[in-house]
Amino acid sequence: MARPPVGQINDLTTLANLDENILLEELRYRYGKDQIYTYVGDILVAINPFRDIGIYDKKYSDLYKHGKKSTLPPHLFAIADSAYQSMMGLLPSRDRNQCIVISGESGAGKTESTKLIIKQIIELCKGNTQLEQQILQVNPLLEAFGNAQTLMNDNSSRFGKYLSS
Ligand SMILES: Nc1ncnc2c1ncn2[C@@H]1O[C@H](COP(=O)(O)OP(=O)(O)OP(=O)(O)O)[C@@H](O)[C@H]1O
Repeated sequence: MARPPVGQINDLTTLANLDENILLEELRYRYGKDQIYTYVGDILVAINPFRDIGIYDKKYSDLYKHGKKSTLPPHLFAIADSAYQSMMGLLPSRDRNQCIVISGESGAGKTESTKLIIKQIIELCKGNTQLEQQILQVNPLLEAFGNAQTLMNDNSSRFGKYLSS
């Protein structure tokens, strides 16, 4: 089967062949078009754009609500939505206990991704209660004491964070 044009596939596990070269070629091409997110099955691969590419505002937040993951381009908000839906028992095939693991080298964007996911989950909960806002507002304080500039990242987290609800 002929391989689809590079960069057109949102989930690389749907390719007939997937090796390291193909993976990198697809990711590089998509990154060049500001498509920083790509699925590899249930995993979302993210490449830090190091600039504002305008994909986290209210328009995107609304777009990725309520299970439209498969019809939309890969996005962090789709992961938040999928976890939230499973947690609420809206996806019966999935366990209600959910965990999002964010990993990557220093400067990859883990901290920013975490903040965006929390923000989106609060949106999904239609929360905006004081407690939820406080969770977000405490970040600058934690970062003021717990972050430092390193060779890899101007705002590197020097402490671990485990969030549970
Ligand atoms: N999605 C994004 N869009 C634009 N810029 C981003 C994004 N994610 C991260 N960045 C930029 O990259 C910088 C480093 O990201 P971040 O601090 O999240 O990395 P990290 O993986 O948490 O690093 P460390 O392990 O050192 O704490 C951020 O300060 C921000 O400038």
